[in-house]
Formats: sequence, C-alpha cells, structure tokens
Amino acid sequence: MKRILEVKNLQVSLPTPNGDLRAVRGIDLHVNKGEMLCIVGESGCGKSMTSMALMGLLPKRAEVIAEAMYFDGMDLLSLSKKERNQVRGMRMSMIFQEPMTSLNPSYTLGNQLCEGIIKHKKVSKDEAKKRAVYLLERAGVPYPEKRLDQYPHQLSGGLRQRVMIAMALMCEPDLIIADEPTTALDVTIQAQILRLIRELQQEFGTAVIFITHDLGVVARIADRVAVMYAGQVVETASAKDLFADPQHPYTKGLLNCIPIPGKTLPGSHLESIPGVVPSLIGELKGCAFENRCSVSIGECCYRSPRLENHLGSEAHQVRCPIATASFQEAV
Ligand SMILES: Nc1ncnc2c1ncn2[C@@H]1O[C@H](COP(=O)(O)OP(=O)(O)OP(=O)(O)O)[C@@H](O)[C@H]1O
Repeated sequence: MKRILEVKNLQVSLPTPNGDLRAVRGIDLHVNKGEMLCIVGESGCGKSMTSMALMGLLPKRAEVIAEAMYFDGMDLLSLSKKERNQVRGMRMSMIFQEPMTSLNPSYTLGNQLCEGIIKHKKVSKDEAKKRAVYLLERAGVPYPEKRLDQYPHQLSGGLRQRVMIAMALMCEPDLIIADEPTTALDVTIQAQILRLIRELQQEFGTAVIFITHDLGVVARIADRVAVMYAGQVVETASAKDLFADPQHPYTKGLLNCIPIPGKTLPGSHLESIPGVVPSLIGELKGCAFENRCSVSIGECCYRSPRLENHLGSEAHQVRCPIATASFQEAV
C-alpha cells in the first residue's frame, strides 16, 4: 500500500524553567493512502505535540528533530517555510478539539471556508462558494447556503465541528489530522461526528490521523492504531489485531478501562491503570511504563526497550521484551 506519510525517529523538545521537556522521544510512524490511523494514549503522552510537529505548527522555541519526515515522497524537513505552508494549505489539514479556537469569531463562515482554496488553488469566489456549500451539505450542516453568511457563535458546538470538517476537506487534502475532534461534544453528537468523519474519509479516500485518549473511539473507526506512552509508540498494529491480541501491558491496561459489549457485566467496575505518566523532563531511564507495570522485572528499570516486531510481523510491533518473551514461553 502506498504511504502518504512516513516519519522516522521524530523528537520534539521544549525548553522549560526545569529543563528540556522531551515530549516526543523518537517516534516512527507511517500512514497509508486513504487509511485511518488512530494515535491513542493518556493525557500528556505527546499526541498533540506529534501532530503539531507533523503539521509544522509548533512554536519556534520547540526543537523538532527527525531522521526522516516524508509526505507523499516529499521531504518535509527540506522544504522552505513557504513550501511547507503550501503543503499545509493544500494537501494536509487539521481539525482541532475546540472549533472556536480555530474559527475566527469576526469573519463569516463563508469567508473562512473559502479563504484557503482561493489562496492556494486559485479558484474563483463562486467556485469556492459552490464547494463550500457542497461540503457543508455533505458534513450534515442544514441550510448550507445560509451558513456562509453566519458567524461561528451563531452555531452550536456540534455544527461548528461539522463546519470544521467541511473546511478541512475544502482543498481535497491527502491527509487530515484530527486532534480529539469529538472530546468537547456531548455523547450523542460525538457518535454522529465520528460516523461522519469515517464516512467522508472513506468517500473521499483521505488519510486521517485521528488522535484520541479513548480506545472506545478507536474501536469504532480505526484501520490501524499506534498506542503512545510517555512520548513513544509502545505498540502499533491493525485495529483488529490490537483489540484481539494486545501485547503491551499499557495497551492491556487501557483495554481494561473500556466496557466491552458482551464481556463487561452491567454494574461491574472497570479497572484503571494505577500511577501517573512520568515527568518528561530530561532522560528517562529504562522503560517509561515500569513504575505502573504489573509484569515488570528488575531490568525494566534500566534497559530501554525497543519497538520490536511481534511474531516476526512488521504490522504488529511492541515495545516490551517481557510481553514478547512471555508469549514465547507460552508457546
Ligand atoms: N506549550 C507547552 N509548553 C511546555 N510544555 C508543554 C506545552 N504543551 C504541552 N506541553 C507538555 O508536553 C507534553 C506532551 O503534551 P501533549 O499536549 O502533546 O500531550 P497529549 O497526549 O496531546 O495530551 P492531551 O490529550 O491532554 O492533549 C506534556 O507533558 C505537556 O505538559
């Protein structure tokens, strides 16, 4: 399958008064054309920093290093600022958690929807409006033509997120990064927006990196999953394999935190993972999950595990030698 994005050893650090905060610590990721990759992990594990680095949207004080960052064969690291802006405007787009932070309250929705496509694709105002109306309709916004003259505050949160989805699709991007796009919405609207993103992703063949802390969401929409912990990917697999055969103790812990239809009895308590994510300032010695892990052994304190193929398959990788070893013993 052709890859739209390929990232090797991505690292992001930010200076803080207490030292450098190493938010992303050597991530390898790829996204195939048209697929939905979910990045999942607890708050603070570096999901947003990863997405902002991929979009080239981190503040100047952040240091971003990578061995490779290819987008459709193009080396993003070697692009000028102008070229990077063009790629971001035309071929990659982003949907944020809270649409009000990315919509400008003083411009009409029509202006904001059409601005990018007029600038980057040089289409006429009328064509841009036509596409905006079409996409608003596809995104389930009622009275799409009327919306063009409205301002963001005139819409509900759910409708604003639908507008953001339409906006993300305006330039027919190859990749959309959606960072917790449903977290700020109530549960019924969340389900509708998830379904919408999945439908449009499949209809338009757009690759999506969907960032979430919720494995329940992952189960509904992902083709592949990367589980992040403390700035690293600890397990990556197809959604089917990850749910059927999770390997990393952290993934297993996350799975125990969600109700599974048919397995979780009504009234029973869901588990939680004890402890907290370690501080990301400076070096982390050994396995970052060691202090919360129920299967750790002495050497986990000082040996940093690598992401290894599970059962020889590149499609399922795990950063835990114990998980792999215990499996080998079992067979
Ligand atoms: N502007 C900033 N300055 C300093 N540290 C930051 C900044 N933004 C995030 N961080 C820190 O970087 C680390 C990674 O944060 P990030 O937002 O990427 O995590 P996340 O997994 O997306 O969490 P969440 O789900 O809560 O958004 C955290 O320790 C966070 O406190």
